[in-house]
Amino acid sequence: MRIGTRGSLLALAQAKLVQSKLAKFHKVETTDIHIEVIKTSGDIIQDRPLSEVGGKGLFTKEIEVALLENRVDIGVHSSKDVATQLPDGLGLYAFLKREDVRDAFVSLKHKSLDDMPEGAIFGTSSLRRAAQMLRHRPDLKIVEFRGNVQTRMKKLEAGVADATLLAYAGLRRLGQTHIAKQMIDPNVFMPAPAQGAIGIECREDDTRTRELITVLNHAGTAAALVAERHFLHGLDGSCRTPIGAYTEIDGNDMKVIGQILSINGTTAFEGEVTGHVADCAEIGQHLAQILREQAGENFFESFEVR
Ligand SMILES: NCc1[nH]cc(CCC(=O)O)c1CC(=O)O
Repeated sequence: MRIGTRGSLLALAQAKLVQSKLAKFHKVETTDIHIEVIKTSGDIIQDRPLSEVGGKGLFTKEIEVALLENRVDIGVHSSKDVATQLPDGLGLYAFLKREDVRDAFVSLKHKSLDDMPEGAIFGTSSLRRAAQMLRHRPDLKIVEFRGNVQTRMKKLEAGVADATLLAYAGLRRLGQTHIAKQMIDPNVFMPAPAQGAIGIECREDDTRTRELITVLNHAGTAAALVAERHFLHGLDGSCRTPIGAYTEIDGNDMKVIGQILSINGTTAFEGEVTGHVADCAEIGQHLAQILREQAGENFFESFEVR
């Protein structure tokens, strides 16, 4: 089997995790499962803010092309980077058990979000994190902060910003949780839809591979991811809308909460839908519809790139 992945440390850690789990379950050598590093547009375009580059699947497209051209058999992704609409012939057929979904506050100077002095500089390339932060702390100054975890840490050291938010899941997989100063409440700062879960994509007609990866699928995570991806799909036309979601699962019951914000954080709409995990897709769609009605179409039009 050939795994397609990006070459970042985080992506490689995720691919290796999948490689070792597959080897263990199917009792083969890890060396029988090959890791193919694929450069994506997101890796190549480094000099522009992500929100400006736009486009869906910036970190996944080239891996999907490799899947369709039969150069790899599975693509291992951070699910939150995967577009809601997949190319024909591909599907996400397994989700590993989700990590902690929360964002972590990372700073060399301050212990917590509320510890930052007035006018402090907050670095992020995420429209969601910027909007949430401004909603909570309108006094902060936001600066663009791209790059992988190591790059962002260097930027903090260089004083480009006083603090940033990073997905705890990513820190965990990189063995860097010690840099997290504070865990952020997911009910207030809702994580990105699909944050914290590794997703495995493969060809729809490749039944053998689909069977081989099924053993890695975690049912609760899959239900949460389906709900959150339907929620996102129901809202986002442009990738420029700050959107957060947070799912709690208790047995067969699930609760999904969602949030959309204006870029500057002054306006926010929130909603919640509960139901049976078997209805995860409908729950996500319903939540999107609730927020669409609350916010009104003008709200969404304001994010369109002109
Ligand atoms: N595009 C960045 C990205 N994509 C997935 C993760 C973290 C891992 C995850 O959510 O599974 C990150 C880094 C971050 O947001 O801090």
